[in-house]
Amino acid sequence: MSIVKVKTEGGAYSIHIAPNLLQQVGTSIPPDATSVVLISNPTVFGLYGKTVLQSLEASGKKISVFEVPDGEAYKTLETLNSIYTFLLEQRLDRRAVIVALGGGVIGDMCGFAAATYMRGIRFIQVPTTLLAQVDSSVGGKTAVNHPMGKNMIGAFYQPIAVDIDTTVLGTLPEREIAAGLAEVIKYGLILDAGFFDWCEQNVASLKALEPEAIGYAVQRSCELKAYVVSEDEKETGMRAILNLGHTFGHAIEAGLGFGTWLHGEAVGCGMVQAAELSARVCGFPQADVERVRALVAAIGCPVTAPDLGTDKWIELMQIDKKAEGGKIKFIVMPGIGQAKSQTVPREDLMLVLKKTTQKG
Ligand SMILES: NC(=O)c1ccc[n+]([C@@H]2O[C@H](COP(=O)([O-])OP(=O)(O)OC[C@H]3O[C@@H](n4cnc5c(N)ncnc54)[C@H](O)[C@@H]3O)[C@@H](O)[C@H]2O)c1
Ligand SMILES: O=C(O)C(=O)C[C@@H](O)[C@H](O)[C@H](O)COP(=O)(O)O
Ligand SMILES: [Zn+2]
Repeated sequence: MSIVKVKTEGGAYSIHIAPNLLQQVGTSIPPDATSVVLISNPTVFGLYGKTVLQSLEASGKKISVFEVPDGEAYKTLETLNSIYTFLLEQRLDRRAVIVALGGGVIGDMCGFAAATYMRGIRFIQVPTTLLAQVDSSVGGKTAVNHPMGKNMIGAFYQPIAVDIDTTVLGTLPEREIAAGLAEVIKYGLILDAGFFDWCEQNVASLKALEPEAIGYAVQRSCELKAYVVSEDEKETGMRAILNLGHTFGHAIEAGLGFGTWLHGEAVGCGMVQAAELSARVCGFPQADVERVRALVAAIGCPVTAPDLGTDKWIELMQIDKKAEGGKIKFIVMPGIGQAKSQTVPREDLMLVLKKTTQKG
């Protein structure tokens, strides 16, 4: 098993990474827990619920299960409220522990439920998508969407453990693998040029989920994310680089309706747009823009953005959480492996939108 440590003011915890780890999730339940609530969706619970339940039962705690509907369209305050109602009906107290079994939607929503139920109970992330294993389960960003914008209602709230079973990736649809790989590439682009090169060289093995390649990608991604969030838990500075491609990507998700494009697909395309913007505002070489475009296409994510209309693009990007005083901030790259946050001239943004969106 590989272990990656996260150390923040909000909590220190370990990320455990290993094949077949679902069978050991019960060992992450703290001895003083009064009960455990397993939250999942019908897709994931149908595949892995039994294994996780067996492992949790070994902890000797009272276990209850709650399923929420599957999909980004259900990452809402309404679904969150159904979780609160379940927790209250079960009479769960402050020493109850939530286990979030699923992708980023389940993890983000359970994290926010844990952050707010009785002002905070403990939770464990058991991420089952590639995207959740390399990104959303780590670092404590928890949230639900608002119709006006992505992840607008949430909190920074750290899990007490992250248990990653890489075997479960075997049942993921191809499109979800591509979406997860987009966030993997992101780490290379913002922090580690050597890792970006490695992703280029191993793209076929990654797409095929070859155990050695995917295991390394999960571990390296977790190491890089753990480093960033341990430096800047609440995004007062450096953590913003994890948002590369997200100002564009979140606008695509909200603009088309949550769930139309997968989050990772929107981020993949958004990183191509961010690369084009970087070429205009901070000297990112055009040859590297083409490397980003080629790799995003190679993993199977879109590289051309939908035409939302300029006014809609701007309106949606202005609501981004990085915006200050109505000014949109973008994560841009002076080079592969380097990233920073800055405002950009409107004419550069317009030219990038023109170049990267589908012509009606
Ligand atoms: N908190 C963060 O730091 C952070 C980071 C990145 C993304 N996110 C959020 O994560 C969400 C996207 O997460 P996601 O890509 O995991 O999507 P998701 O949670 O919707 O999961 C994708 C699909 O895969 C299914 N699934 C999950 N595990 C499976 C498995 N092993 N086999 C077969 N099917 C499986 C799910 O039921 C779902 O239908 C977005 O809401 C995004 O905003 C959060
Ligand atoms: O952990 C972070 O910080 C990230 O930005 C990771 C992103 O991949 C993730 O999609 C995050 O939820 C976006 O954050 P938001 O603050 O823009 O909602
Ligand atoms: Zn993301």
